[in-house]
Amino acid sequence: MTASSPSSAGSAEPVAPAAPFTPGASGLVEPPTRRESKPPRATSLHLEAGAAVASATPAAQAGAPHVTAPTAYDAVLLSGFGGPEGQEDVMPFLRNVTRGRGVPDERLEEVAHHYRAFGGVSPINQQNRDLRAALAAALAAAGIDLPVYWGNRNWAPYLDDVLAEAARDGVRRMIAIPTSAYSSYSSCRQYREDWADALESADLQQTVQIDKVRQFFSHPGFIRPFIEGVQEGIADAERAGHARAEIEVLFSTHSIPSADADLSGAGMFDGAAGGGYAAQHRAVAEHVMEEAAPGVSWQLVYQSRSGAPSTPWLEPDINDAIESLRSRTAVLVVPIGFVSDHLEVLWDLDREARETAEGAGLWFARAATPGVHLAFVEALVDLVRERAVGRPVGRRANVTPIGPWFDVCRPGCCAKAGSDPRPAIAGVLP
Ligand SMILES: CC1=C(CCC(=O)O)c2cc3nc(cc4[nH]c(cc5[nH]c(cc1n2)c(C)c5CCC(=O)O)c(CCC(=O)O)c4C)C(CCC(=O)O)=C3C
Ligand SMILES: [Fe+2]
Repeated sequence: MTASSPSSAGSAEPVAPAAPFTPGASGLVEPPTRRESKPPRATSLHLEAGAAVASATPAAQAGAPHVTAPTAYDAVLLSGFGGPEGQEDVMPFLRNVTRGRGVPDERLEEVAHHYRAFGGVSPINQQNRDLRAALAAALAAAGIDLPVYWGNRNWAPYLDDVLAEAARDGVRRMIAIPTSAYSSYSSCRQYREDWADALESADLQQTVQIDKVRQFFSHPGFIRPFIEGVQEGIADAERAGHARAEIEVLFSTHSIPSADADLSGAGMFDGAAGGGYAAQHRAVAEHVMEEAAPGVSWQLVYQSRSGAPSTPWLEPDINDAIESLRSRTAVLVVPIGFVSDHLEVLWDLDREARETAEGAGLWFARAATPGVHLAFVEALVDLVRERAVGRPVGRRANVTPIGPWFDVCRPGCCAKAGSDPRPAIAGVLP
């Protein structure tokens, strides 16, 4: 198994070999100037024994993630979480999300109530329709002639239906973009499994190849909107009379089971609390603070915990963190774990965390997620282009010491603790 054959991974393996890429076709040529990648710090990563590295650049020797060969894609597959679009959708949606994972009924009821309070409509589908339109326009503007299909993991339009439609349109090689930036079972591998499932249920395993873009937490265009959000939030707090020393910035992301977190990042962060998932978030938060508000106090916190109370999940919970703040008068919440202002942002942050802050007598603001910010949309274009042209690691956009992430997930990366691995696209099997 080599780094340049992503299609050799997983039992959902597509058989069609990638045709040699013709530079200039579909407008997929490198733009004239490229932002240089910050070289990964050699100490922050090590590769598993035997892991394949495609390139012999110094960055690769230092343990940088490997890259795949140029591939002539014929479509982009934008994939979201999915959400209900009416009261009658709420319970069927929640059952889809938790299928086979024993989430207690009381938890489903609790979450159903959040959706019902918004008329049973999650904003997430409209946000992804908007993102799809923005991405299609940005690809066209960049001279990249690829259609964008949109399919969800947990609600219509479902992935298998969308793949069937793409196949009818003649699509054979897709590059998938998850609406999820970091490494963990829920934010990476579960998408890869669901793409493999969808290929199987649409009976397209032998016809359509799906690769995925690297997890994009370290891409400057994903991080830019958060930098702007912190700059604006701090300025607002100061205008409201809070000194910098009185402001706490809370970077919030989805909590996950600690056992899953330990398996995120393919063993490259062994021993670090929260594994690769937490390390990637910390690296993003550090970069945001360096750029936007050096010296201001900050923490990484977690939201939206579910599961049995006896199972350890990543902590601290955002509400506990707010309640234990001392000598602060203002909190700025930055949802770095999410790409759009979906329900977990509107409910868990704008309602619950705000209420907790106000109860503690603190000024509160919440920064925006990337949404359809131009820098983010252009980052997605860049992620597609780097795969089409086969850009080497050292020239991939990245602003964290971790470096650009893998095109193909490392052996065992982002496994679900306590479960046998399911077939998944874009990974090397252990
Ligand atoms: C890491 C992560 C992300 C970020 C990456 C990504 O974006 O993918 C994320 C996003 C989202 N999670 C969402 C909704 C839900 N997540 C749930 C359940 C869970 N999430 C988990 C993790 C994550 N979740 C986990 C470990 C569980 C429990 C086990 C399980 O069941 O897998 C449940 C079930 C009820 C409950 O247990 O809370 C719901 C309804 C929505 C849609 C919001 C909307 O509708 O606007 C979005 C974007
Ligand atoms: Fe979730």
